[in-house]
Amino acid sequence: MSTGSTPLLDARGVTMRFGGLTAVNNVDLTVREGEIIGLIGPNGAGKTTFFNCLTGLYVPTEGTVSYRDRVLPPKPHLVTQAGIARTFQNIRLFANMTVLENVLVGRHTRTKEGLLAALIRGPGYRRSEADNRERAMALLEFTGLADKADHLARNLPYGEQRKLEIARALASEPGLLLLDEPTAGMNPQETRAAEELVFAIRDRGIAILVIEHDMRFIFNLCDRTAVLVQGQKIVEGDRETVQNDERVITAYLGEPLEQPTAGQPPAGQPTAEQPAGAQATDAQPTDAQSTEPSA
Ligand SMILES: Nc1ncnc2c1ncn2[C@@H]1O[C@H](COP(=O)(O)OP(=O)(O)OP(=O)(O)O)[C@@H](O)[C@H]1O
Repeated sequence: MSTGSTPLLDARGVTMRFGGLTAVNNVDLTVREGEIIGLIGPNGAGKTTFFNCLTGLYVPTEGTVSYRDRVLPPKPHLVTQAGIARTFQNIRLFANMTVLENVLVGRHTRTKEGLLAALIRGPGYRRSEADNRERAMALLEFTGLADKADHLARNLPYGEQRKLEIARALASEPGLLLLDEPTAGMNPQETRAAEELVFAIRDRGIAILVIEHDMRFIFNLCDRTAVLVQGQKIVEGDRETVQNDERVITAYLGEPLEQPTAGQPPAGQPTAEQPAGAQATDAQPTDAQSTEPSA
């Protein structure tokens, strides 16, 4: 699919300081319609902090984030409403709700009916509820989870919990989806399936910005990849540009960027046996909550 030239996301000079620590330093990044963009860097490079700045969880110390030419207010629900959805490095699902209910929660930014309508349950409300269920079921079909619609989220295997997070993010009808380590803890087969899913999402006209440690995943998928090191973007470009850049090689201490076994996280990353955030939690999942560091 050809990539468009219209900028969707435009981050300019984004800087985030925590006391004396500059976690993100003057980062520019543009994502255009139809693009899949990778964001890589060693542990602690500032990738998740940058995502948190883009999605309003953090108010950047400096810089602006625009979506479709409008500067976004740093409020998560307004960012979601504008058209940016995200998943988290550590899975955040409603563990004791069903798979379908989790996706329905993701639709709330696109639902107009308020509390009163819900209490009265008039025909308008019932129509809207039926429409929401239909859309949620369509997303479960799309992500391959339809036959688990009535299962509790907590009972899904790990790879399917990650898919459910994506389905829930898609429920807000985003134009841009941010994925934070979507394959962490997945086995190679699940990782390949995740690649297919990302392509399928892009084919629906949704641009993607993805943080990932699995370089094969990144280079298979991404039109461009930006590399963060100690909060700074040191290079951005296609596979060849990134792989041949001396600064990137140095940042990774000479480790090959291509990993020997597809889907295997590098040392220090969660494994399939001990995935980080493998359990769905009762934590509020998306924009209403947490400003906690996710590293
Ligand atoms: N809320 C916070 N308060 C203080 N320091 C923070 C906070 N959030 C992140 N940091 C620090 O900012 C730096 C960047 O962390 P961040 O989690 O963004 O890195 P990352 O590239 O996503 O790492 P990883 O690949 O390990 O997830 C780290 O030094 C981290 O300790």
